[in-house]
This record gives sequence, C-alpha cells and structure tokens, in this order.
Amino acid sequence: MIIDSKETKIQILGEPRIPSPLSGKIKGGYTNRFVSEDERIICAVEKKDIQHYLDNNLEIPSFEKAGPREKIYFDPSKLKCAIVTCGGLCPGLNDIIRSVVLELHHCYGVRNIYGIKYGLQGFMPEYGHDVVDLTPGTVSNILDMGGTILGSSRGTQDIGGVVDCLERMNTGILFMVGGDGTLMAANKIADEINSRNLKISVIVIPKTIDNDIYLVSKTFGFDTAVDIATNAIKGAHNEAAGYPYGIGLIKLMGRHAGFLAATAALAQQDANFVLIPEIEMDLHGESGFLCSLEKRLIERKHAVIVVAEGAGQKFFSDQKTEYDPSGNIKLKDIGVFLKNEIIAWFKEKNIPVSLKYIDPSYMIRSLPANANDSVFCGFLGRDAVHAGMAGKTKLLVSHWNNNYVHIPMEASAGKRKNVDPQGKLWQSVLEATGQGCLVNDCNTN
Ligand SMILES: Nc1ncnc2c1ncn2[C@@H]1O[C@H](COP(=O)(O)OP(=O)(O)O)[C@@H](O)[C@H]1O
Ligand SMILES: O=P(O)(O)OC[C@H]1O[C@](O)(COP(=O)(O)O)[C@@H](O)[C@@H]1O
Repeated sequence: MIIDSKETKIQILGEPRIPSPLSGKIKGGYTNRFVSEDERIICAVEKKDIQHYLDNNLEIPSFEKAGPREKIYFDPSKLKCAIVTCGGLCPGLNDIIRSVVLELHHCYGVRNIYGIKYGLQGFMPEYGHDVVDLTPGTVSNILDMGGTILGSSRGTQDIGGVVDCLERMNTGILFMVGGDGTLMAANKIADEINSRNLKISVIVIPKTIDNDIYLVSKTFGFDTAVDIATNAIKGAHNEAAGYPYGIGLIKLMGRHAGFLAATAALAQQDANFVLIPEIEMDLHGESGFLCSLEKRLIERKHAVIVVAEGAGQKFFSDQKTEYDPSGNIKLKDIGVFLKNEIIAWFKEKNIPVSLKYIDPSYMIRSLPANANDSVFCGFLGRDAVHAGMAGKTKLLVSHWNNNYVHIPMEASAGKRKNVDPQGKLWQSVLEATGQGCLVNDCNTN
C-alpha cells in the first residue's frame, strides 16, 4: 500500500514551551534521552514498496521517532488525563494502564489521572459508570490480573457526547487503548476536538491479538497469545498422537488475519495444517484440505489442524450476516463446521477417526501478559505519555521497522495488515507443516 507523505505529518496542539521535568539537569529529573523533532526514520513504507517510490522519484515518507521531548506543551501541575480501554480483551491491557499512570505520575508529576470505565460507554452519563482515580497505588498490583481493570465495551457512542464529557472533565490528554474500531473512533474524536478548537490531545495505543493493525509491526499481547496458543497446540498434538487416526483441531482468534494461527504453528511445529483467512480454503477438491488430511492420516495415523476463526467464511455465504454492536461482522464458527465436515468425510470412508476439538480463544486473550509483552507495554505506555505531554495529537504509538514511532491516525485508520502468502511467515508455515506437499511425505512430525 502506497502512503501519501501528507499522511505522515503529526498534528500538534500548539508550540511546546515548558521545559520537560524529565531532564537530568533538573533536580529530581529522570533522563537526558530527548528525541529531537528532526529525528525521523525512513520507514513509512514496507520494503517491498520502496521501489515504487524510487521508480517514480517520489519522496519516501518517514515517521517521527517516539520518546521524550525537551519541551512539553502541558503544564503537569494543571493537567488532567483520561485513559480508556475499548473493544476485545488482550493480554497486557493492565500493563499499558500501569505504565501510562506511572510515567505521568512519577516522571511528569501529573496528579489527575482518570480511568474511564467500560470503553466509550464510560463517557456517556446515561450508563452511570463512575470514573476511577488512577494513582501508583491503584495500579500497583494489576499486572497479574488479566483483562482490563477499567473494563471495556463494544458499541457505537455519540462522538459529540464523548467530547462533551472530555470538556466537562477538563481533560488535556486522552489515551485510548484499542484496535481498528477504536482508531476510527479516535480519529473522529480528534476531528470533533479540532472543530471545537479545544486543546485536547488524543493518543491511541494499538491493541489486538489479531496483530493486524496497519503500520504496527507487532501489537502488545500477541507474544503472550502465541505462547498460550502453543500450549493448546501441544495438547491437541498429544491427544491426536494418543489414538489411532487421532485428529487435534484448534481454533484460534484472527478475524481477518492469520498471524496468530501461523505464528503459533511455527512456535510448536506440531501442526500439520494451518488454515487462515488470507488463503482460500478448498475443502472437498482433489488436492483440497480433506483429501490431504486423509493422506496424512493414512500415512502418519494422526494430524493436528490449526484454523484461524476468519478462515473459510465463504462456506457460510448462504447464512444471514450478523454484526456485533461495534459493526464488526460476527464470524460463523469455522471450528465446529470443520469438525463436522471432517467427521462426515471419514465416516463415509469408514475410517474411525478420534477428533478432539479445542477452542481456547477467550482463555488466550483474557490472560495476563508474559514478561516480554510487559516490557513492550512499558515502552508503548511511556512513549504514549511523552507524545501527549509534547502536545502531539491524532497519533498512535507503534513499533515499526525496529523503532518506536508516531503514526498519524490517518495513515493507519481503516487499513489492515495481513499475512502475505508470498512472505516469509506463510512460506515457513508451508515448509514446517508440509501441508502443500503431503503427497511427497515431507512432514516428519
Ligand atoms: N467507524 C467508527 N466510528 C466511530 N466509532 C467506532 C467506529 N468503529 C468502531 N467504533 C467504536 O470503537 C469502539 C471499539 O471498537 P471495536 O471494533 O469494538 O474494537 P477494536 O477497537 O478493538 O477494534 C467501540 O465502542 C465502537 O463503537
Ligand atoms: O467475542 P468478541 O468480544 O466479539 O470478540 C471476538 C473478536 O475479538 C478479537 O479478538 C479481536 O478483537 P479486537 O478487534 O477488539 O481486538 C477477534 O479475534 C475476535 O473475532
């Protein structure tokens, strides 16, 4: 996807004039590691697209580096901040909340930090959700909890109503932790703030275990999700190998993208088939999935299948499309569908399979972050605070091309990242599972 360099410019609320209290030169300061406004990195495009810019003599767009700035826009002693978590759960939400609160409190001296309950609902008086005071004390023991201490929600809320609430609370910075839906909402909130001439910064910390947010190399919680999914694959493999013609079938989350299924399958290498939304599923064809599964079972007596929930949705095209309260299409259950198809296929062939179906979806996304993700959340939370304090707005903090960067919302909102069928991840899945060449028996699991 080609990026317009206009999309990579970060908006600011006004000229930052206050010396940052983070400076090591100031008593009680924390750092001298300031990032200059000129520090931009050439990374706004994926490597495969760079040639297009070179061929067409176009300026290669760049993103600015995240991190503390020498001058800040908001006066910490007067600033009020709000944080909200939206959409589906994801490991690390509490780590993000904690790192934002600690950075604001300890490093910048901000004393008014409010947690908005249950996603965007929390801004609407009619729901009656209380606002929570967030201090180092209230966030000290939240890391082991999983989920989000603030709660979350899906569902449309009036953008004007959200901004009314921000005005009533006299908010300076709004931190929104959420996925592509949240990004769309945040974009609209920032536009409404602009149209009212308010000085409120909106910073998104991107979240989804699907790992499909555009211009974000990896979302927090994804590592943890892979870890936990790997255990499910181990279990499925043991079950499958424990019985003649044993089949372990695992469904993992991934609405539009198969990153979790593909990566977890590589972590464990017990999977023999990985089915993802990006690759069209042929079920009954001669070289289709069921035929290949049969070959595998006859040769090896067991098989493990990992399916991403968004795969094979075409099989439900005769069913009514339903939407969740946020407007996302409700996926039909490909796991149960495949289970039934497999059982029917082998019944007809008179092969007595033993199929175990495992769906660990909610167990994965609701658990606490692993150590790596906790560290990652710490970086993202701190960089979100630095961006907001500097008066930047309408951006998401991202890890991209090995750097923490500011991505303007316009550059990412409404777009999506997918597993590239020709890329290293998917090609490695094919090599590791052998699912493309079962006839040649290239899988030794
Ligand atoms: N296009 C949109 N415009 C305004 N708000 C949106 C839009 N899409 C989603 N939202 C809101 O953002 C919140 C989170 O969206 P959702 O899709 O549930 O989760 P996620 O942010 O994780 O993708 C919901 O309250 C939803 O109503
Ligand atoms: O059951 P719910 O809450 O609607 O969530 C299901 C969806 O949540 C996801 O984890 C993604 O959620 P988000 O986009 O909110 O991060 C998908 O993988 C899954 O399809």
